[in-house]
Amino acid sequence: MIQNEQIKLGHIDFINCLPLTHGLKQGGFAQGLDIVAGPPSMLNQLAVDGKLDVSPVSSIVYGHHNDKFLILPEVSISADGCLQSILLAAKRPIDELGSARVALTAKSATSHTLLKIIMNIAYNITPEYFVSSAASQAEAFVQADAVLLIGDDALYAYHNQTPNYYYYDIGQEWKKLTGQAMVYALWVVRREFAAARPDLIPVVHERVVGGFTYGLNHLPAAVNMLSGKVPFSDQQVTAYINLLNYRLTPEHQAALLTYYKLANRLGLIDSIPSLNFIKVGQ
Ligand SMILES: C=C(O[C@@H]1C=C(C(=O)O)C=C[C@H]1O)C(=O)O
Repeated sequence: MIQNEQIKLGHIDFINCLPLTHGLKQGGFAQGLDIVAGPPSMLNQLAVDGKLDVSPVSSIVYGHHNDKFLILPEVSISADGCLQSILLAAKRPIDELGSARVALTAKSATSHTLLKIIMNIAYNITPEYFVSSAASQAEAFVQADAVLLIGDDALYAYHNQTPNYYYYDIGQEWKKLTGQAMVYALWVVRREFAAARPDLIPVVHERVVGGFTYGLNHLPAAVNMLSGKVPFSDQQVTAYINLLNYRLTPEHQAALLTYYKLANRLGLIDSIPSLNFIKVGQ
C-alpha cells in the first residue's frame, strides 16, 4: 500500500498514453501516487534533474543518461511501422530537402534523432535542423521548409493535411530502413529511488503495467472520455491507439539497440548503452 504520495510518477499527457491515463483516473491505479503530467520534453528534463522517481522518458534520453536510470520492464511506447503521430510535413518531397531548414518540435527528443538517422542513412541528406516551439504547423512553416511533429500535434496534422504539402510517417520510414519496430519511450526508475525504496518498485511496476492493461481492456470507455474534448472522432482515436503497442519484448529491445547503434554511428550519442532493467519480482 502506498501512503501519502510516496512516488513521484511522470505521465505523458498525449493521447498516445490514453490507456494508462484511463487506468490511473478510472481504474484506481493512481492511488497514493504523485502524478506529474506533461509533454515528453518536460518529463525528460525533470527526470534527468532527479525530480521524478519513475517516469516515461524519450528513448534517446536513456541513451544519454543511462547512468542515472534503470529501465522498468514490460512497458514502452512503441509501434511497428505507421503510427500517424511521428510526422514530417514538408513543402517538397523528402529527397529534395538536402538544403532545407527543418523545424523539430520542442516537445520531442527521440524523434529528433530518429529523423536525422532516416534523413542521413535512407536519403543521404543532412538538412539544417532547428528546435521550434511553434504551436502549430502553420506557424512553424513561416521559418521552415519542413516540420517534425509528434503526439497530438502530429495526429492533428495527419488528419488535416495541407494540399500540395508532403507528409511522411517517420515510424513507417524507420520500418522501411530497418525492418524493425521503433521504441519511442521507456519508463525509467531513478537509481537513487530504487536503492532507497526497493519495496515500492513492484508497486509502481504494477501501477504502470496494470494501468495500461486496464485502459486497453476498457478502451471504448477510455475513448469515450475524450469525446468532444479533442479534434478527433472516436474512430480516429481508436484506430490510432491500435497502431501503438506498450510492450517491451526482446524484439522491441533489439529494435531499440538498432536505434542506439545508428545514433552512435552518426555521432548523436557518445556510446551504445546497455539495457539495464530493474528487478521487479523477488
Ligand atoms: C508515439 C509517440 O512517441 C513519443 C515520442 C517521443 C519523442 O520523440 O521523444 C517521446 C515520447 C512519446 O510520446 C508520440 O509522440 O506520438
